[in-house]
Amino acid sequence: MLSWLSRSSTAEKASEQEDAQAPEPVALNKASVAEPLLTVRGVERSFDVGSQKIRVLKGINLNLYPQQLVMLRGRSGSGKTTLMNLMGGLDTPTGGEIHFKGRPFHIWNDDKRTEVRRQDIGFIFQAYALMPLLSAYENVELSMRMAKIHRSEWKARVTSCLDLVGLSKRMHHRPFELSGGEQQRVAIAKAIAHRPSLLLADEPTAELDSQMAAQVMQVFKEIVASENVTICMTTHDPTIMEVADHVYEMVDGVFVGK
Ligand SMILES: Nc1ncnc2c1ncn2[C@@H]1O[C@H](COP(=O)(O)OP(=O)(O)OP(=O)(O)O)[C@@H](O)[C@H]1O
Repeated sequence: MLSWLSRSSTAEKASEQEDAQAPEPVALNKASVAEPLLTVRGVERSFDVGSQKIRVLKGINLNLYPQQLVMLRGRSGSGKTTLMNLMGGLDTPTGGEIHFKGRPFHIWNDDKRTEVRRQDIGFIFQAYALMPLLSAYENVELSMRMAKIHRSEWKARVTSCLDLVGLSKRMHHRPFELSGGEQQRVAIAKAIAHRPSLLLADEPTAELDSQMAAQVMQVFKEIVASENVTICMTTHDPTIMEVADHVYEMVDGVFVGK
């Protein structure tokens, strides 16, 4: 168990009581009830390749609750990225339903999903997806511009996001002047700058050594609490999985285990 993290979010309690088949509200404690942020019901995704149909997702059920850190694990090719793309509205399922804050992503067109995505979802990838000629500050600022946030809010928010990821002293450095872990932390600042409710991270620590990966996970734990965000990430690293509120294991397009 990693001693630098403690598992204490309210969402953890939600996770313990979660019934993957039922999207109904889950009682956290006597005082509060959490609605799922995102529900995935019976989701399937197939691809036509030549004359063949490849069934990648074969009936996925999942709930994400506010302020949760959820992980997807599974062998290469099991369908994790395909599912993340669907949850983030980058793609639509061939069967089943996906609701993000009550919005039916599975039937909405690309324009409507893109609008929600820009406002309320952040993405982090294995390769940091930073603009190489822009400083850390300018990279984060760019995402606020994309989300159409008023210019008057940029400076304070960019500064506070870079502070949150521990990079206030490096904000004028360009990506090549930063370590891999620092670049990934800029990518996190960039992904949360527009205050999304959901952050989707595909193998965010895969390129990092264990110390840098630990720093990234520390930042994730902090922003789940302080930014009121839910993080869903994929990983192969069993050490990292120990800090998740919930781990879903995918085998060949279905979830197995508890
Ligand atoms: N657009 C596509 N057309 C055809 N097949 C696809 C497409 N996208 C994904 N696949 C197939 O779906 C399967 C699952 O891919 P996916 O990227 O979701 O797996 P993964 O679990 O994320 O793997 P990894 O851990 O290597 O990233 C793979 O066999 C892949 O080739």
